Amino acid sequence: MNKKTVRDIDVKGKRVFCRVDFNVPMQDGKVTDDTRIRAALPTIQYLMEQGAKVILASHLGRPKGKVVEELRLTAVAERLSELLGKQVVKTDEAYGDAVKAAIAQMNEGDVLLLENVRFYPGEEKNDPELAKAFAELADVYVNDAFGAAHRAHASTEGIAHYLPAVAGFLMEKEIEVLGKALSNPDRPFTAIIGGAKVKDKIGVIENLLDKVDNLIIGGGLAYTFVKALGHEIGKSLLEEDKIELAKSFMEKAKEKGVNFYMPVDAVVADEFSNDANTKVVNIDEIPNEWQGLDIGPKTRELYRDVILKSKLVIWNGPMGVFEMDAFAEGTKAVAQALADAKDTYTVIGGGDSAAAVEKFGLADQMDHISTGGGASLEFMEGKQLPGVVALNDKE
Ligand SMILES: Nc1ncnc2c1ncn2[C@@H]1O[C@H](COP(=O)(O)OP(=O)(O)O)[C@@H](O)[C@H]1O
Ligand SMILES: O=C(OP(=O)(O)O)[C@H](O)COP(=O)(O)O
Repeated sequence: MNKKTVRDIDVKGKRVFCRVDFNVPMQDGKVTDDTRIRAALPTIQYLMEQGAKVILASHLGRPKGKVVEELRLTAVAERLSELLGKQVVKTDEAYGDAVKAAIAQMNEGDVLLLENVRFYPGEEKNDPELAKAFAELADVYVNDAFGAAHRAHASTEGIAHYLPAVAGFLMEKEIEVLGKALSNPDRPFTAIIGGAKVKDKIGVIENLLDKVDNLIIGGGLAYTFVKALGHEIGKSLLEEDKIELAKSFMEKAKEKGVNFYMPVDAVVADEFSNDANTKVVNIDEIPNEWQGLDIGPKTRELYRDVILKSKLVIWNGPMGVFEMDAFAEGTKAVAQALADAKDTYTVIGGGDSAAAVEKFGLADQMDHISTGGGASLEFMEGKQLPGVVALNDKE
């Protein structure tokens, strides 16, 4: 990465504004998954050890510029205090005099968490006035919020124009792993793309077709491809206006010598429910009133073989409606194949695929699980992430 990191600057005694992505799932006022908090610990602990005054900022949810009581970061501060073994001070605002007063009380190695930055309308508008108000709190800016790096907001992008700005360790690792995959991959390089909509994955499929040896398609979006091949798909998900695009992807794959893998069979159901009647059919035999909700057993075997023969695999999007046990087998099989592929570097592109490997208890067997769903998708589309672009270049 050609951006400066926390290693390149001296932070001793300095006030460091560190943007993290603590946008974690919550239920009944408690953090239900602290993965993103734990992922930021190396940077936070490093800053503490170096004698910085660590001022953390994050968003939580989408409060749309207003205070939403359930989206305060109080429970996050509590969880962080437990993980650090040190009391984290939490302010009720994210800038202003009261916050400045709290920062003035900090000693070297102390940690403070600001209130949800999205309580202010200027955050998502990337208002320079708000960015300046954040910058006034600190001497240095560190961005470790990979999950929000695709957002050009006041605390992820704007502030970087007013302070020395460097990346944290999580940001560095995410960019290096995903960057290496796209620029200098070990081969065979396989991408697995699933999920619900073709529309959401167009950019990523387009970009990956120039880079991969194998492209595996699964999930709801596969049915638009099946339809493009001329098969009937019953009530399966279909994006009619993307059929031509799906055809063009298959043609482009052929031209480029990319192996394009599609489901050869499917688990179909007579309704969208875990209790539906189900059966396994060949992909060209989906009955009229039925819908494909998972890849079938022959497809699972096929995809497993491709995964085991790969040196690098990137996975984004489930193979079926994995939230329902009746349609989780395909996603589970892919996760298991990735876990079994010991000589393969496995990268999980955040979002639902990350949730799936967690659910199946296979997370610790993956090489890298991205903390960003949308961010890793945009990165894989070849887009520049504003939160990274704004950081200082290495000299
Ligand atoms: N065959 C299918 N039919 C309908 N929905 C599906 C199917 N396969 C997967 N899905 C749904 O796709 C959703 C995930 O899609 P998406 O948001 O595109 O993935 P990601 O978050 O990994 O990018 C999941 O909620 C899953 O239930
Ligand atoms: O959870 C996030 O997105 P993700 O689920 O796509 O990884 C990030 O914190 C960004 O949040 P946002 O999509 O509300 O800007």
